[in-house]
Amino acid sequence: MSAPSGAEFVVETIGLTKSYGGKTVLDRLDLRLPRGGIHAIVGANGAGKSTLFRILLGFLGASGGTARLLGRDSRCLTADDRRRVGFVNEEHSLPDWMKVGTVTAMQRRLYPAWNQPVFETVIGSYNVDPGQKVGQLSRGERAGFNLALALAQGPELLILDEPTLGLDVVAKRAFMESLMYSQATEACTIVYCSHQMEEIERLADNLIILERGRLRNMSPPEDFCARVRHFVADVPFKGPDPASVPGLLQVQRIDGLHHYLVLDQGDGFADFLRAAGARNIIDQPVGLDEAVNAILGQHHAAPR
Ligand SMILES: Nc1ncnc2c1ncn2[C@@H]1O[C@H](COP(=O)(O)OP(=O)(O)OP(=O)(O)O)[C@@H](O)[C@H]1O
Repeated sequence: MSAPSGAEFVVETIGLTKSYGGKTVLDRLDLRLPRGGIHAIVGANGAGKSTLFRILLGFLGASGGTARLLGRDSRCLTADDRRRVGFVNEEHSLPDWMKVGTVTAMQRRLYPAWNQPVFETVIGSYNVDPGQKVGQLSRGERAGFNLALALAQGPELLILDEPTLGLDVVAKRAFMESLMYSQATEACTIVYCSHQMEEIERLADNLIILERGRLRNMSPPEDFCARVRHFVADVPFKGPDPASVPGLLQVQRIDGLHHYLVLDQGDGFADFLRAAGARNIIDQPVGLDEAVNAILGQHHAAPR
């Protein structure tokens, strides 16, 4: 049975659920990622991002619902299906005892669509010698080598689970530039999860926010930013009861001024503040980092 090559969605989950004992990690998740572009998945620690990837790749069984990768049920992926998907995780798992050149030659034999110029371009950004053992590479070099291998396989879909974790600024930039290069030259859809908002702001076409295993947002990052607004106002006393504030994500008092981060509120929100006695109301622009932190912080567990 051959895999549906023209599947409209590279990732499709319907009612996907995963529980460990009494803990629900993915909660009836419906997610459809169309072919093409860079899709970034963000969520607090433990939101279920890696679990989702493991189920999609067929490494882990679900408790309920369905998961499809490139149109194929994740439980039935064949070796051919797997060859169409590249996977890079934070550990950059590679055989430490082998030489870089030997691993490369092995992969080249394994993947019929191997693209040597792509491999050379990506690995060219890193100071990696083919005679070196993989175990001798620095964290950044290992990440670059892993990405070069994954991209040279010519995958239709590349899944990256926090690929730049622990890399310094220079290595992160080199990694991201290689990703952008691959996007410009290859028909490859990228799905990656990261906590690095500046990366997402630069790269992602689509922002997926997972919260406690459920989909909280799916839109271009700039559309999500436009949904969150930050009002600063001089409000008498403690201000209105937070429970009465429409769309409230976060309220803070800084230097005597109230800062309100609110979701899906129009200019009527300033009228609400005015009615509560607020003066000098300023509507500040919101960056992606602030917007995502506000939404993830809303239900985040806090110390008792
Ligand atoms: N084998 C397991 N047994 C029990 N609980 C598990 C197991 N694997 C994962 N979990 C739990 O599932 C939840 C989701 O984990 P997951 O690794 O998918 O989160 P994540 O969103 O990738 O987090 P992070 O951003 O910290 O990497 C966590 O609360 C974790 O403790």
